[in-house]
Amino acid sequence: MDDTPPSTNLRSSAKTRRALAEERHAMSSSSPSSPYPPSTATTGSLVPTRRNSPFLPTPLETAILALFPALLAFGTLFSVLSPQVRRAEFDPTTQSHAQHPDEAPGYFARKDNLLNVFFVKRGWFWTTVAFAAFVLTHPTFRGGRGAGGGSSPKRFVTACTRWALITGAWFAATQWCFGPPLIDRHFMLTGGRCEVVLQEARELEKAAALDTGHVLSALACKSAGGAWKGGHDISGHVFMLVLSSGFLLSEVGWVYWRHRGRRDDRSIVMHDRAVKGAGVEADSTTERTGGRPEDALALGGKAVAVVVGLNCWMLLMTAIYFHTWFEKVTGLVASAIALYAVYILPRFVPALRQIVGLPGA
Ligand SMILES: CCCCCCCC/C=C\CCCCCCCC(=O)SCCNC(=O)CCNC(=O)[C@H](O)C(C)(C)COP(=O)(O)O
Ligand SMILES: Nc1ncnc2c1ncn2[C@@H]1O[C@H](COP(=O)(O)O)[C@@H](OP(=O)(O)O)[C@H]1O
Repeated sequence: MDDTPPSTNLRSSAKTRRALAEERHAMSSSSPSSPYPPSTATTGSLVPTRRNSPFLPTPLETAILALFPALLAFGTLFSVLSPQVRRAEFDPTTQSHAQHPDEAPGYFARKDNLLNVFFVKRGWFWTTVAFAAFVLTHPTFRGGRGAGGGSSPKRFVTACTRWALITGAWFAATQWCFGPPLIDRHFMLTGGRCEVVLQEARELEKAAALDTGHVLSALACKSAGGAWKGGHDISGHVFMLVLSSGFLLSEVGWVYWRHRGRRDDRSIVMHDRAVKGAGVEADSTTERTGGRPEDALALGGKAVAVVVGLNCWMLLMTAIYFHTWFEKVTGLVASAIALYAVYILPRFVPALRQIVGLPGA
């Protein structure tokens, strides 16, 4: 919501008409299941408005985030229906089809495809590069005051804080979490182990010493020539690709949206439990530049678009050629939990919001 009274915010009748149109839009697009009654408290308008729930993504966010389950569902369905994919044998231990160029059902079914090797396997590096390009080139973060008037240093610091939190989630889930990463711990908790190493150890009569408990990560197991099998193997690719895209879209999306002067319909819970529009906490001179879309995205926003596009393509390839459908769903759920904690939780926990902020606000 635009939280500034129309009399102080809108100077021309054209702008007044636009504000009224936005109010009408707020009425029609708000969630009917919103737990909060219609409110006029923060708009200064006599037109009653309903807010979106602060506990859930806004309708626009939901529509954009629905792209990820849609890609996974489409890819999984495609793999079931495509005769070429069905013909190729699938090895559940390696989570992949035959890898030889003559046998693989497609170039992207091979783990050594260039995008996998240079883009996904270095995925967090590219995510960080795109994010850095965005915060360094977009006017919202530049100088003492952003182009829209917001406090640039604070926006920069909170954006970097959110990057650190999301990076921590990626790191803990896929790289290291005081020992094996969370995905590998979950694999072992669900009965997974490093089988070949165990077998070799038995042969060497060292089974007792080399218990499976000593080979605790997928990486250690594979580099020891073992087979990481038996448990539920949450897809690391799905987790990272969705986490990276959700992070970049949330960061760029709201900045772009507000920079173009569009209505911010996020709701937040205040310290006194009142529910208001996210605009109440934005700097008084909020963005209403109405500039060209290219300017609202800046160079870094275009870099982000490239990374998100490649992420989506590789997510589709993972959906078609790798893992079981359930392992892809758990990868998606794990990334959704991290995104919820960083982007939705602060909307209804004011103390957390003071630290991590809201993108674009
Ligand atoms: C409770 C939290 C405890 C842990 C807290 C740790 C906090 C540490 C925070 C940050 C760590 C610093 C990391 C900075 C990174 C910034 C620059 C980079 O990104 S360099 C790293 C480049 N590496 C990658 O991008 C690797 C990406 N690939 C993967 O993650 C995996 O290959 C995969 C998940 C995509 C697939 O897994 P695989 O097992 O199938 O290969
Ligand atoms: N889109 C994709 N392109 C190529 N390989 C992919 C892929 N998605 C998953 N894989 C591969 O499938 C295996 C399981 O992936 P994950 O658990 O990360 O989802 C990994 O194999 P490796 O670990 O042998 O590299 C990974 O590289």
